[in-house]
Amino acid sequence: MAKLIVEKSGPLKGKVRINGAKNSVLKLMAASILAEAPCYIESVPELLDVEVMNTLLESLGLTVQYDRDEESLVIYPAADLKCEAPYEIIQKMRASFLVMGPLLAKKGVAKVSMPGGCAIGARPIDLHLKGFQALGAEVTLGHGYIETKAVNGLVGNEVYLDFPSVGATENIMMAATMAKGQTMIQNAAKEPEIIDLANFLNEMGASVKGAGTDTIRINGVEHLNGAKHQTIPDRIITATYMIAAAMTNGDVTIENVVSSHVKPIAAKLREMGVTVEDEDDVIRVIGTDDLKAVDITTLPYPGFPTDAQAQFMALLSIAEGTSVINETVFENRFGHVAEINRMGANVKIEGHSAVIQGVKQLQGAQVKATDLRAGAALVLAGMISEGITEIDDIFHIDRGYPQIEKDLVSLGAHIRRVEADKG
Ligand SMILES: CC(=O)N[C@H]1[C@@H](OP(=O)(O)OP(=O)(O)OC[C@H]2O[C@@H](n3ccc(=O)[nH]c3=O)[C@H](O)[C@@H]2O)O[C@H](CO)[C@@H](O)[C@@H]1O
Ligand SMILES: C=C(OP(=O)(O)O)C(=O)O
Repeated sequence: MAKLIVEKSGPLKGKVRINGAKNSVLKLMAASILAEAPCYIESVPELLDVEVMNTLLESLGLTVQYDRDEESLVIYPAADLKCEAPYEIIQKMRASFLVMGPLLAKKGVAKVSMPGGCAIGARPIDLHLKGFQALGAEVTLGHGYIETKAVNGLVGNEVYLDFPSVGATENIMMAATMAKGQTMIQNAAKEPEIIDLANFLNEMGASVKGAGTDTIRINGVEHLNGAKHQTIPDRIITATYMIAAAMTNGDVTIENVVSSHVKPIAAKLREMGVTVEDEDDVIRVIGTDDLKAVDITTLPYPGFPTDAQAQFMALLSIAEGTSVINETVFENRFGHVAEINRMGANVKIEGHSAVIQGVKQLQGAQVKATDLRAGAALVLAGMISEGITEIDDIFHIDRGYPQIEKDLVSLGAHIRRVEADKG
């Protein structure tokens, strides 16, 4: 098993370019199931999760060609689309449950393994299922699988989400593209990835209106064509590198971003005393040696993203004063606290909040990535720690960062990847 070895690094300096968003591309890939002709997806990062989705689509009968150099995918429709997604693949990645909506729309029946809980929470799928039922699907659960059936096809309806779930909004939106009549999703999630998916569906011939607001209207169409689409830049990697620049008192220009997608990060960094200069697709972050404590509450978009909470905690661990982070999106997303405390941070968990008392200096230690963003937070913490930080279980990081060490090393960080037994 590989590890990352991180040594204290000076201020990060230079330019870095952001790749396509994992949380968008996985849904674009799932949506390709709906198409009757090939789909071309550009800006596809080389990630473990993309590999898992490739395997899943191929297991359903689609053909996937991935050009790593061009970072592009061509997905050909299945001659004989299968409607069962097995446990072996679904358990590797929660986003694979997003094939349920497209399969149900296309085949009128789908059987998908129930995704389990994970390190950040139980993550139920009740809202997805309520949406499918509202569209007329029968839902049955048995032997760890969920089966949905709409023998006479789905019929548009109003769907109110109790919580603006990203995955439920996407799954229901995809299911509704070929339902009879209009579907209205109320209290829909407003994340940029929802807009990206809606744009892709519309390029395929769907009629999706209102994505990015809390009411999405989908008018069902007979069939969907292929399309060509460029994935939006990854706002969480953008956020991670903004925090890295601030943490090392650096001066980093981040290219190929959508600066409006990272407004809460920019706002909180400014509140801490960091300079953030943003244009449409470029952000420059200039650090300070006088970081002030701030409070944060994670919320659905456009609130502060839960996916940047761990990384921001690493930054707050060296700010002057006491900060509080309220995690309201996931009930158990503080796996990184024990690890960062091993590095000398002073963080206490009180229910759904973490209280961070800033310290002057972190120290390198042997730590574990407990999930994807927890792993990224440890990389950032390692860069400002005295001595050496060894991070295990970095497969979590590889799920979502195609080249974290390459990017950070290009900015001056001291990070290397080693096989565990080679030290
Ligand atoms: C692949 C992907 O895009 N992952 C993102 C997506 O996850 P994901 O789509 O799983 O996140 P959701 O927005 O659905 O989940 C948010 C909250 O709603 C709850 N919930 C969700 C669905 C449901 O049927 N019932 C229910 O109770 C979840 O347990 C969680 O507490 O959005 C999250 C919130 O921005 C991000 O952290 C993830 O990185
Ligand atoms: C939680 C995340 O991803 P997933 O929903 O795939 O677990 C994430 O990207 O931070």
